[in-house]
Amino acid sequence: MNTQATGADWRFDRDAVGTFVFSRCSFDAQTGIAELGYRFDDSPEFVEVVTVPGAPFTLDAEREQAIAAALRLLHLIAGVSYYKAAVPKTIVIEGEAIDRLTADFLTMVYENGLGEFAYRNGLELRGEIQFPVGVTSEVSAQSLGLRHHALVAIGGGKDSLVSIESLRNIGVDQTVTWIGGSQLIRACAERTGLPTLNLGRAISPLLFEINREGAWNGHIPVTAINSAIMTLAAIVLGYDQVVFSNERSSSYGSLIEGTGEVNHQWSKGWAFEDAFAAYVQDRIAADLSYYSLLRPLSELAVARQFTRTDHYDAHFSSCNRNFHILGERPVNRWCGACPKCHFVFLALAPFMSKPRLVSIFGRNLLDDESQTAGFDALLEYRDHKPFECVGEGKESRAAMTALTERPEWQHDAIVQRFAREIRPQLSGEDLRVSSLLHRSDDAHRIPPAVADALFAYWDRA
Ligand SMILES: CC(=O)N[C@H]1[C@@H](OP(=O)(O)OP(=O)(O)OC[C@H]2O[C@@H](n3ccc(=O)[nH]c3=O)[C@H](O)[C@@H]2O)O[C@H](CO)[C@@H](O)[C@@H]1O[C@H](C)C(=O)N[C@@H](C)C(=O)N[C@@H](CCC(=O)O)C(=O)O
Ligand SMILES: Nc1ncnc2c1ncn2[C@@H]1O[C@H](COP(=O)(O)OP(=O)(O)OP(=O)(O)O)[C@@H](O)[C@H]1O
Repeated sequence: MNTQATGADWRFDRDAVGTFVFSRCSFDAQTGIAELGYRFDDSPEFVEVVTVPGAPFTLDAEREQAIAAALRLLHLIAGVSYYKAAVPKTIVIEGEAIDRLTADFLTMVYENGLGEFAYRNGLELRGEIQFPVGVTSEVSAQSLGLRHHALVAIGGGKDSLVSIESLRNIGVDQTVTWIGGSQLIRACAERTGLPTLNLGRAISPLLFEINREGAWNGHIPVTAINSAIMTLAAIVLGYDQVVFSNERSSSYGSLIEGTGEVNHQWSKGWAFEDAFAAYVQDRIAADLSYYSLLRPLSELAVARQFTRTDHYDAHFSSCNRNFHILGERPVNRWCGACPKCHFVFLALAPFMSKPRLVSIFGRNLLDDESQTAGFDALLEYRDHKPFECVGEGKESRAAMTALTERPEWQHDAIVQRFAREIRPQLSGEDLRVSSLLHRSDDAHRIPPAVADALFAYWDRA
């Protein structure tokens, strides 16, 4: 960036940027519009806009204070999209200063959430991201008397639909909520027949401009941003639960030789959930619970649960190519060639009839030799687990092993090749799907009353 120039003269040069500035944030209760402002040095302001429908909102003083805290958290987390464009050495927070606890939490989110971004760009960010601390400590949050009601995030794929159906079955009041303009997610949300809420999010168009001008680019912890948006909305609307559908498997990343673990899904993992939920209860609203309903389950257990109803077969998709802000989307919801398509096909196959699965995807991915490399990566065979939201290698190996024993699948090209070439090398491993379907009851934040009913429901189902 040419730091001498502003306004129309301004040009982005990522190597010349010295400072990333959190310039301002605001929420207007009359319109439901939140604005989040950022700058590099003296650049024009990058403004992200988040909208909570249903305005005007009438708020008492305690709720206003909680909204200010939730808004600031959102401002600080959503800054990751802009910060990454230049990863400058200095971070400045204009306006209200933050304390050590907040700074440490943000450093954790940025370092880990940008782990894949740093690895792919050959950058070293660990130890480099310093949020300025300006006050010794901040006030603890109070209980706001929030109403028992869950804002449940829906992403258009199988996971959130499993949560929504589980909550419906145990009688938890819920609003099915999504962020952004995806028509696919809208169709799934409407298909639930439950109350829905669509939160607006518009990234600053300037970000797309500087991307074209050579900004650093790559993956960001989008679930952290979505979590902060949902938290703001829950406080505005007066609800006591924000529910995500992040499974146990998402806490495990890709093991890269010479680098270690890099987790594409870091902000879906337990470390983020636990820290974010604790921060929200400590600093925003003591009676707001943020949790993932599926944390005790593996991807395979979620897939099995999904197959219990065919109500969403013609509507859902887990293929992330549907969710680009810019660019093309698959014609029939499943591109059939990406890691998510490969994994979801494989994970559902042990639990679903073959005709049903093939009709969902419109083709049989396991009988297509051109997809061999994609499945190899899932199996962690001659490659690492893809940077995508897919299950652990052991889950893919167990699912594939199960298919080698099923007459309807065992003759398909990819399954045959697994049986011939890969399975003999796995003789020491427990390859039973049943070993991966257990529920882990220790690391989760599901409120006790919900957990009791939920586990009883899952045990019955
Ligand atoms: C849909 C998708 O997978 N997008 C990823 C892709 O972005 P791409 O450039 O191809 O297109 P757009 O999504 O349209 O984004 C345009 C640019 O906007 C920037 N950006 C976007 C969203 C945002 O929140 N912040 C941003 O800065 C970015 O510069 C884009 O270039 O590749 C990008 C680079 O690797 C990814 O960052 C895009 O991922 C989206 C943020 C996204 O929403 N992805 C989810 C489908 C996703 O990956 N979910 C993960 C959850 C992981 C987590 O820890 O949260 C998952 O399912 O595993
Ligand atoms: N646009 C969105 N708005 C709100 N929440 C979202 C959005 N996209 C994803 N999520 C949530 O983020 C979490 C992770 O998304 P993910 O894509 O793994 O889930 P999914 O779409 O429900 O299922 P699948 O893994 O099959 O794609 C889920 O809780 C999902 O509901």
